[in-house]
Amino acid sequence: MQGLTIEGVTAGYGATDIIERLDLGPLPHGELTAFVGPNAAGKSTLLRAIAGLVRTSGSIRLDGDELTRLSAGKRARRVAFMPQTPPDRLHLSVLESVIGALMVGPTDGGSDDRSPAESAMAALARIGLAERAMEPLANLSGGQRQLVGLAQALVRKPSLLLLDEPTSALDLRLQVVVMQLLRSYAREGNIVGVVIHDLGLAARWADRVVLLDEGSVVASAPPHEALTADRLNQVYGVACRLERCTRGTLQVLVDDVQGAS
Ligand SMILES: Nc1ncnc2c1ncn2[C@@H]1O[C@H](COP(=O)(O)OP(=O)(O)OP(=O)(O)O)[C@@H](O)[C@H]1O
Repeated sequence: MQGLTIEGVTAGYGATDIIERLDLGPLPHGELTAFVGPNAAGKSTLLRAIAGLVRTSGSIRLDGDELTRLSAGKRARRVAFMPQTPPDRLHLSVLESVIGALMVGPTDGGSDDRSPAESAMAALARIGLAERAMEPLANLSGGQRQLVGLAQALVRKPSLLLLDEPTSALDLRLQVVVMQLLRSYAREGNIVGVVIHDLGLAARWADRVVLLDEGSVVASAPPHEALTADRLNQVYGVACRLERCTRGTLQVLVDDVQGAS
């Protein structure tokens, strides 16, 4: 079967399971999925499990291939994961740090015979930082470093791109630029999954929203189906309204929070 399918996945740290017997998918090629939910819901753990970075059991199939049985190198050809923390080897140049992401092994990025430097420059151009390529990472702002992290994930041209809060340090304009970029990368035939706290951005740009709570999937559906006032009340403990703005985009308006003084 094409796409990403997760069945009976349990994942966690040490002896503690954060996610238990989780089923999800298939998430098809061409779509952008937003993973939302409260702090500590298990969003990052789920993405790390898919990327092979935490203790995981169960089945995670990409286009029918069992990812959990692939070697780390083979998995990295097909799956890229952008962590919450931006690149921190500050002495490297921006270009070097993106080239470094190519060095974990060969990619499945098509019949591209560009050099690593050319591929890295193309990824930097895509996120608008080509002109800063020769500068040390230390010269960049926090948001710009977060964009370099995105270039590191994109440069491998993974068919499954996973990103953990890629817009958390970005200004209003760049948040939209990144969401547009991720959707267009999905439309090129890839599967994109993004953890995001801003439900407005998720509703505006994602094809599907996966709402997680306490390590379980509460909803997995197009945004307007997944995000309902009742569910958000149950999961986040907020009294809220969902309204459509003039362009039809869903907006979440929080009126009150439970447990606040
Ligand atoms: N490296 C780790 N070792 C042990 N426990 C961890 C580790 N990382 C996360 N956890 C625990 O796993 C649970 C889920 O964390 P996770 O980071 O997956 O949640 P999240 O939904 O991404 O949260 P947030 O929105 O706050 O980033 C939390 O209780 C957290 O304490």
